[in-house]
Amino acid sequence: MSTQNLTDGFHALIDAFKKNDINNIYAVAGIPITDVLRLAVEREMKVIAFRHESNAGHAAAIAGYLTQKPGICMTVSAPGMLNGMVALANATVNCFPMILISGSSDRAISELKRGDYEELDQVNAAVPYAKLSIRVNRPEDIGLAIARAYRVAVSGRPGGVYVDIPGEVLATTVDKDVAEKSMFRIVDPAPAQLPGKAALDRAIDLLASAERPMILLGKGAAYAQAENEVKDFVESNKVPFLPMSMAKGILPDSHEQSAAAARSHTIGNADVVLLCGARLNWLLNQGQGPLWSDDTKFVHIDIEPIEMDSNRLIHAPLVGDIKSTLAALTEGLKAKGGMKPSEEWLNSIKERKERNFERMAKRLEADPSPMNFSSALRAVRDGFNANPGTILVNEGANTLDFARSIIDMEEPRKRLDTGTWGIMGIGMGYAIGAAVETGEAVLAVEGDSAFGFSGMEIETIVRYNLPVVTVIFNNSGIYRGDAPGTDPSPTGLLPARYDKMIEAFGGVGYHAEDSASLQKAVDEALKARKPALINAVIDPTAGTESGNITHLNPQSALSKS
Ligand SMILES: Nc1ncnc2c1ncn2[C@@H]1O[C@H](COP(=O)(O)OP(=O)(O)O)[C@@H](O)[C@H]1O
Ligand SMILES: Cc1ncc(Cc2csc(CCOP(=O)(O)OP(=O)(O)O)c2C)c(N)n1
Ligand SMILES: [Mg+2]
Repeated sequence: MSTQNLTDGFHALIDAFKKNDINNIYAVAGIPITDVLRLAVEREMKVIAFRHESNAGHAAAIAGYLTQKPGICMTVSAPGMLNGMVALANATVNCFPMILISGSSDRAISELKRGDYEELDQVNAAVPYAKLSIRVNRPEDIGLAIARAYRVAVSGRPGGVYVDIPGEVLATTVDKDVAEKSMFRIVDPAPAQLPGKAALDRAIDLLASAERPMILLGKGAAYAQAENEVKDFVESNKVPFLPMSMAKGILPDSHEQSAAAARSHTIGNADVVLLCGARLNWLLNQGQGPLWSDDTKFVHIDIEPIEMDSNRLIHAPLVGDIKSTLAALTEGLKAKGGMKPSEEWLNSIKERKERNFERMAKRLEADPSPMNFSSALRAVRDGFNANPGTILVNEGANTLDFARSIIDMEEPRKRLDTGTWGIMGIGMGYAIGAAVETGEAVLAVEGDSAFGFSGMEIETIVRYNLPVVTVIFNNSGIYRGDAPGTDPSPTGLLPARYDKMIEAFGGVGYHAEDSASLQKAVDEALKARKPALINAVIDPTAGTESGNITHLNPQSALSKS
């Protein structure tokens, strides 16, 4: 047969991406996907080649969160695929749409367990962590597989999908017309989903009756790009709002109706809470006392039906997409004259906010040497605020907890952090994914231990000349540093000069031992829009074990006796 009218799996995969406007691939090259990546570059796709598959996967996951299109991570077989699985699982847990595509070994050999190169049952390995795990066995099925993976990743509760492509499928030829017929552009993969009228009326009645209401915004509302609907709901009903970490900025933290600075009071005393793209999981004490009151009634908007009653009775469940459902709630409430939070309730929040603002201001006045978390973060905050539009990536323990309350966000989807799992290692992957997908400058505020999980990607950042500035909060340890002259403890780290690391790759390194030089370095580096790394020296004694979640450490009863 002449090859004129033939194509193959390599080309069919690129065609399938292009058919559905997928233009970026985050990957680590190797057998059997290297030539797919080369072909993708030839066909003018953007391929970002990483040093470790976990980081490529995190970049793909955050690309999905930021764009509502599934991010694509490609890896080699077996160990490469397993490295990518951390990110696939984290994407599914965080409800970020991504597709992990891994090459795999020869089916004829591996199905008989005859010991092929990188032999592994990858499809089954992915099942527990993905919404869907499928294998392609013929090049003419690649179009269907990618279309199906796309829809599953973004429809309903977004998450991770695994697609397995054996090397021989990539190499197999197929008639061009047959392959072309197998390609299609999917229609409306994440359709609007409205709750029924009875559910809406029930929720509207409950919200309209509330004297001490609050809306709790989760990263689902940020992912849904529902900032306009949130603004209309919050402002037309004068209701206080509380943003979870990655929901910060859906409405500006400076908004007068933000209750963030009075979190415990607002949660503990609200009579009706509207959960909007947020789960009552460990981050919210599973909705239990003493933080929450047993008397609180819940309205819950979520696209996932079985999320309702996960931890508390939901008095008015609203199963639907946030944008459509919030708009319908606002319209219905306007028709009833809107919500009527009591002046007493609003004043009680205002008073606590003012008191806590004063406390925070006092904490931020101090300027010790060496820097502590608060003084360093005040400097970073001021450098960050001088560069509007910058995306903030944040991980660590103390570095995460202090930054969440000190660095305010004014725009949605600009704070990307450890999320639902509290996972370390998302830093450089998220920073790269955010810079590639948005073109914005990125400031990654990293604990020195957290940075270590993905730090080799500094070379990737320099290689692609990305506008990523990494600030390492160097307290020489996980949570804190070791006492001078002692042997290394399980949580100790060297007081290393990480700034020399980026210089080794050709990037710009800064070493900051005081807050003034730290603020100057952050501002200068962000304005330069070049890869930079700032080594910020933090007092090794300043940290708290596990930051705000010390209580999650198991305590032996013996140790108490
Ligand atoms: N478009 C959407 N409409 C409705 N719910 C959504 C949408 N996208 C995601 N979700 C839901 O948002 C929730 C996000 O919860 P979570 O990740 O716990 O947020 P947070 O950690 O900020 O509280 C998930 O339960 C998910 O099903
Ligand atoms: C994949 C994974 N492995 C380990 C851990 C456990 C952990 C939680 S926080 C943290 C690092 C804290 O040290 P860091 O220096 O980053 O921050 P700071 O408090 O400012 O000193 C670890 C190792 C998690 N969450 N995920
Ligand atoms: Mg540290």
